[in-house]
Amino acid sequence: MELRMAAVKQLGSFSLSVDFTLVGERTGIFGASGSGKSTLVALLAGLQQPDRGEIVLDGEPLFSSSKSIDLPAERRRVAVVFQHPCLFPHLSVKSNLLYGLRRCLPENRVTDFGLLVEILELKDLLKRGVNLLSGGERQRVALGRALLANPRLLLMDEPLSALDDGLRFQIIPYLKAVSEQFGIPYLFISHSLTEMRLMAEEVLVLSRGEVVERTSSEQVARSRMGQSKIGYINQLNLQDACSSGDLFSYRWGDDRLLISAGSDEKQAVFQLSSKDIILFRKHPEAISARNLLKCNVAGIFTSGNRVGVELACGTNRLVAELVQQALEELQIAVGSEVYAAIKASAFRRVRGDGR
Ligand SMILES: Nc1ncnc2c1ncn2[C@@H]1O[C@H](COP(=O)(O)OP(=O)(O)OP(=O)(O)O)[C@@H](O)[C@H]1O
Repeated sequence: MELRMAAVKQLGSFSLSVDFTLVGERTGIFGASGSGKSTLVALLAGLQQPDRGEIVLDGEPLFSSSKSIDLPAERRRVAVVFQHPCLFPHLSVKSNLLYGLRRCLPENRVTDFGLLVEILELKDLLKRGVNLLSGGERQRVALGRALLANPRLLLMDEPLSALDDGLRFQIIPYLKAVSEQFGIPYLFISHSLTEMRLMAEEVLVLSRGEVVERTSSEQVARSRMGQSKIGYINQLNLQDACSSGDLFSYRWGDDRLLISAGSDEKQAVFQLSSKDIILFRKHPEAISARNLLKCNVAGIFTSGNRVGVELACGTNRLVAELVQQALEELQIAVGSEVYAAIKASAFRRVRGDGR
């Protein structure tokens, strides 16, 4: 996919002015509320017109003020999944899905309905009215309908914001799986850094209507660590759960971690804040934290008045957060050996079954 967008749009006192080319299959548009994300989506999808500029997708101009081109939304083959899925309330799941297929010219109907239904796990819901679905199920139907129209580009505008945390992490694997399976590139638009890190590697950062940074989602997370109340969030995929007294023990690479919020599911994804990792230069004698990992310092970065210490624990990586004074006192440098202590209660389970 190659998307070129150079466009200007004035809305009252707000002005959007962007100029970028994207070639990646999964790109994030990250920005605070009011930065212009939805306006950008509307211009790309043909729901609003730029005042001037060019939008070219895979060599085809969707909009060009100089050539007086403005392809109508239905001919752009740019699908949008919004925060609140706009489904037909009186129709069943199947009819809502088939609506997507009907919007597609017969020669473009390449998305396999059965496979899509299988990947989105909608088979048992096909006959149900959409009003009887949960928020996550509705969003899966909206996604399926968008994909059945066989778009060249899928725009996901805060598709997870209306969902609670549990559902949000359940939906993310579906979003990625369908894009991969059907080879449909997407732009993932969100103000949530956690979502962004899970959905896109390359990110355009939008601020006051302009792209102010083009970087990786990982870099955005690191650079914002110092200003964030919750710190840098480490995401851990853990396996082979087994109970260990009141706790659960999981395999994490060559190590095992003891976690209080575990369950019987064999695999799970947990989050751990950089603020919840305490570093020692020497093996501590007796500590209450249930996890003590021997690590090497693989990197050090600063963010505001905080220092991020990237720890290599075998093949795994963790980011711990310190104040500068602690870094100096402990004489931590790249290559140092350190011990990381983590309480069993510091892990937050976000998803079971390892999907
Ligand atoms: N029709 C309009 N007239 C005037 N101002 C508008 C209009 N539409 C949007 N705006 C303003 O443009 C700015 C960008 O809006 P936009 O919805 O694109 O932001 P956003 O980044 O998507 O925000 P959010 O994450 O809150 O949805 C906002 O300040 C908004 O108030």
